[in-house]
Amino acid sequence: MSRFRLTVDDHIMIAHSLQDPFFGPAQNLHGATLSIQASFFRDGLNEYGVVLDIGAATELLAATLEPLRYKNLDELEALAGKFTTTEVIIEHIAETLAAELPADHGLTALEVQAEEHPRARASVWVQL
Ligand SMILES: Nc1nc2c(c(=O)[nH]1)N=C([C@H](O)[C@H](O)COP(=O)(O)OP(=O)(O)OP(=O)(O)O)CN2
Repeated sequence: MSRFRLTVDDHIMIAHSLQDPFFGPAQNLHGATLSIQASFFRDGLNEYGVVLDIGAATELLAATLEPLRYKNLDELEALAGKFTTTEVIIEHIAETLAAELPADHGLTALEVQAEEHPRARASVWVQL
């Protein structure tokens, strides 16, 4: 059986500080624009010949990112007590996406990738 991936993109502008000497100058409050890709995986296609409707995937990602847009993540309850690294942010996004998928999604996994700058990106894989 063919294995398919559908990817949709979005981005968020956030502020945060990483308050530990481990992070050097990033202990100070700073801004970041994260380019986000969400990929959805399926073994075979559904009855409409798609992994997931592109519009539905785009809206799902946008809705998941909405609470993060233009926010100081230091003040966000959902991430309280965590270092809001790119890895922690994408884990939060991936878990939220997984929780918001329709019950009959038929997907096998999803992956969220974030590019923090042109030379650094991180991704997380969630088996569904
Ligand atoms: N694995 C990760 N490492 C770091 C993250 C991250 O999200 N994941 N984030 C940061 C900072 O938020 C910022 O993006 C970069 O800060 P900077 O001090 O420039 O970090 P560098 O490691 O690139 O440079 P050094 O100054 O040499 O530490 C930091 N790390």
